[in-house]
Amino acid sequence: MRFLAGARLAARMSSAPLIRRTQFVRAYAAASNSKPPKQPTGAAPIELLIENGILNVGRGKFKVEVPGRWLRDQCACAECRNPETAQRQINVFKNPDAGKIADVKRVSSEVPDVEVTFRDGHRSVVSVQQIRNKLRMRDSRYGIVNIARWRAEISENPPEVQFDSMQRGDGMANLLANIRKYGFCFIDNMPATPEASQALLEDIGPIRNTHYGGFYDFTSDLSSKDTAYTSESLEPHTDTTYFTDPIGLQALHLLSHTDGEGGLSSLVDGFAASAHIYKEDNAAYLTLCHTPVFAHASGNEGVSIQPVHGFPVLNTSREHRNGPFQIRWNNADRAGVRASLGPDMDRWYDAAAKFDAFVNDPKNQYWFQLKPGRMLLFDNWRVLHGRSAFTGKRRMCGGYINRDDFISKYRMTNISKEEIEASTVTG
Ligand SMILES: C[N+](C)(C)CCCC[C@H](N)C(=O)O
Ligand SMILES: O=C(O)CCC(=O)C(=O)O
Repeated sequence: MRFLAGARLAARMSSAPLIRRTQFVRAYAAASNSKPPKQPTGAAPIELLIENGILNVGRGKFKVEVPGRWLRDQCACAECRNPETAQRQINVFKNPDAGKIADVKRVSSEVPDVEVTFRDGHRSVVSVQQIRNKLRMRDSRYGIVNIARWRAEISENPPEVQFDSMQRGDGMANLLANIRKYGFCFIDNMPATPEASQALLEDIGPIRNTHYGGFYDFTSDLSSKDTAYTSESLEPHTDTTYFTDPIGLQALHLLSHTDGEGGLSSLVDGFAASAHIYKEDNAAYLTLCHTPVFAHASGNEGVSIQPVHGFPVLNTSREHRNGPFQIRWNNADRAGVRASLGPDMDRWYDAAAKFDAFVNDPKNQYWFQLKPGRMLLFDNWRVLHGRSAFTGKRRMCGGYINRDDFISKYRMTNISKEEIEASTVTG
């Protein structure tokens, strides 16, 4: 999305008179950055108006005709939407009359809802709420909450839930709400066993299979050709940047560490890094937002994984207004930067150096010692993790869960059924 915006904007700019770079950066940022103008506060209430058989919404310069095909697509009756699977059963493209309005009338003088008759004879009741939902589905669809960005001070009060609450109603909801808000959460006082860890993860969603296998229980034996399977230190990074769809949640549960020391864990809030750069150097922010970067996993025999195309360090979209929805940062796995040699490449390295400086600054790192019985779960699309070197035998287990499975479980445990159903139809 950001590339299209960039290309579209560049095309528009190409016919425009020469403008100063700062104007371009501001214009580009305004056109595509993560802070489009906010909706006018106290906007006029939404009204459905019927004029000459046409359904309009809004008044004056805000008045627009509601498209028939969009309206029919919203119909959630048993004929238009399979009540068992919630899947659409009509096709307004194959059956044009299904998407053409033949008549519109008020349901009654008491309610603002209208009844629409389509050319194929189908009748739907359209509520103002449905139109209102269109304007606000973004948040519940993506499970957007007020993100709490943090730095090293999070160590004073890290988010955690008690394992025994997971067996009660609100435990899972609190766990996932914490991860949505902070990007990570501990589950404390749990059995220090792979079985209990795997069962908890499977309560959230299916464990993702990768070239490392599914549920993982590993130590420093290079059983998989990745530095995680050594006792070396690991700088803050996100995992699986080489996948088109990086893993969403990652779990780390230390089962034992004997005859040695070290192996401390670190976390960094990638959203805090992004906000810092956005504020300090908008040009660097934009460079990190629209320079494609490749990554690879090539250690294991017979495996060389790279994503469908390069993805930037900061992945943004106009739907996510408070900054990137995904951070990709792994200095060890980076495969190539899609910038032309010369000033553009230098510009990327200058911008990446700012990101690297932030994530490696102790003021921004939360360091702690994982312990048996206290599992860490974090959002790999936001939070970077690392490790100090260690000696001795250290056994770690955990698993990966897809992003969409994580958000699905978050929504199912934190958002109302009505809200979820509405977001499957409109928006
Ligand atoms: C599977 N397990 C979590 C044990 C190790 C995965 C290694 C991940 C790799 N360093 C990356 O950054 O993608
Ligand atoms: O061993 C650790 O503490 C973390 C290893 C790691 O970064 C990973 O498994 O992705």
